Amino acid sequence: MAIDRTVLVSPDAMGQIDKAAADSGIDSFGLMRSAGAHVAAVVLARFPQAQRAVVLCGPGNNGGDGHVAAKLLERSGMEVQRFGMEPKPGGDAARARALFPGDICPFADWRPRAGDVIVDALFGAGLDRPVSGDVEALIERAGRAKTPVVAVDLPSGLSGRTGEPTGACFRALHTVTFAALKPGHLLMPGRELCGEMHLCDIGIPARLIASDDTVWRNHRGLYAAHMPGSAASQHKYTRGHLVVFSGPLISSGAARLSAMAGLRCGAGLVTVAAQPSAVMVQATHLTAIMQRAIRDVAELTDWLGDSRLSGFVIGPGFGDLEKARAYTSLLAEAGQPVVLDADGLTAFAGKTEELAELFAGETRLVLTPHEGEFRRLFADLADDVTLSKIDRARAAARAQNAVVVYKGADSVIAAPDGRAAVNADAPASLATAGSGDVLAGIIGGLLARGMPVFEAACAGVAMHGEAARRAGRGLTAEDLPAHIPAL
Ligand SMILES: NC(=O)C1=CN([C@@H]2O[C@H](COP(=O)(O)OP(=O)(O)OC[C@H]3O[C@@H](n4cnc5c(N)ncnc54)[C@H](OP(=O)(O)O)[C@@H]3O)[C@@H](O)[C@H]2O)[C@@H](O)CC1
Ligand SMILES: Nc1ncnc2c1ncn2[C@@H]1O[C@H](COP(=O)(O)OP(=O)(O)O)[C@@H](O)[C@H]1O
Ligand SMILES: [K+]
Repeated sequence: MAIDRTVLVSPDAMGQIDKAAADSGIDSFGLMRSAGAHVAAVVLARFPQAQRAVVLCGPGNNGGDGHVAAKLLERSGMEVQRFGMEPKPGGDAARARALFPGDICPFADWRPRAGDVIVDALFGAGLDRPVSGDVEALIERAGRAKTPVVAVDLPSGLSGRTGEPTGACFRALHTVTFAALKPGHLLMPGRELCGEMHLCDIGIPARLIASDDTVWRNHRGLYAAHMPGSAASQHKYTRGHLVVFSGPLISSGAARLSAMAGLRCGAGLVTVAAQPSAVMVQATHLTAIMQRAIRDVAELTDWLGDSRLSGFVIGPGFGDLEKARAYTSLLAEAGQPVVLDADGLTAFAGKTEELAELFAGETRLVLTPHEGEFRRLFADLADDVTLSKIDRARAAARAQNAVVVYKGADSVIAAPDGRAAVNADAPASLATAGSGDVLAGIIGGLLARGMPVFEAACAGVAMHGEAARRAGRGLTAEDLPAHIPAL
């Protein structure tokens, strides 16, 4: 069976999986041999011109993989030199070392040469503190000499759990990992420090690669079965009615971006609910999108009596924070899904408990904070350096009874029940003003069509990235809605 490229397994859970594999009779030394062979194969395939393999061996099983790779590289005719330390006695690493006797030199002895390639087998899953001074000096030397690095499992110094370096850290061109990706391979800055990823099957059965704590890479399997279809019998009202709230004249464009995106996602109707000052400017811009002037809470209350309104986006360019809070409480009472973005999020800074109370019960709120907005709402979580971005998103989702889309190059989508996905393939061209408004509209459109909340958020983030890929380089947020893929 093919290896599952969509699960992310924490280093701790991977340790338990290793143990379960051993308990089921699988030879752990065989796994190490296979791991080392994959590493050697990547070195040979990707650096055919290399003159010397500089294999850095640590004290644990990561080092053991290095000894296996070193032996195979030497057998292939390459010059090999090992630096580092002797393995801890008695384990698989010591056995691998014994099969390839010879010197292991101190780190300080490495003199970079043209044609060197480093195999970094110092620390992998077992890294639990900053690397020592001699390793830090070696990392610096390798960086200065621009020596290419192939990392075993993880670049040494990188936490596989958080994607954050614990101190100095290698920057690899290739990272060879085994059985399953770890969160640190996708979370930033880990994703960049890993370079090209090679996920290799070393013979751990697929049924063992799961844990209570499974996190996913965002992928179709998470949401495809819940995508709204298009049956011939549908009419526009059965395809949902999305409402996007517009701010004042000066910032009315943000709502249009969300509304266009919602319409492209197939919402049957989209209405911009505009403050009176923005009505004229919206009217000159909107065609397929409808408009309704909403002056205040009384007018909104009146309109919300229409049970066909099936989803709401509030926040992009909205401006008035007090009004945003008042409107959001009415939307909460209406019982339909709500996307809270931008000013809608800022409106609840210091008032997250109030927000959680509004949306108690069945989950129907999506929060889409970028880094700054997340910190504004959840300063304690943002400041806790022991937490990964996944941990933070999950904790916020639980506290707010909301699906949280914690945006960035490594957007994390988390649900109150603990489900979480990391989206790691959105193009960096999305870092442009207004692209977040488009995302809010996409998710709003999918919710208005009746998609469940976590699935809509995962699909929305994926479609946003796909739209950016299709729009190509130099995109502006205005380009994105036209490139949203058909459902
Ligand atoms: N997944 C799989 O199925 C398979 C996995 N395999 C491989 O096993 C690797 C995990 O091996 P591992 O558990 O022995 O940990 P590893 O990373 O070698 O660390 C070893 C020890 O180093 C120490 N130490 C930690 N941080 C330190 C620091 N900053 N500075 C100095 N020392 C530090 C610490 O020991 P301590 O000093 O605390 O006693 C720690 O216990 C995994 O990444 C993969 O390559 C394969 O063999 C095939 C099957
Ligand atoms: N480097 C990047 N790579 C991929 N996606 C990114 C990157 N930077 C930002 N994004 C995405 O672009 C969007 C930006 O949203 P946001 O910060 O709210 O922008 P704005 O407020 O201008 O609309 C988010 O969906 C975010 O995940
Ligand atoms: K390593």
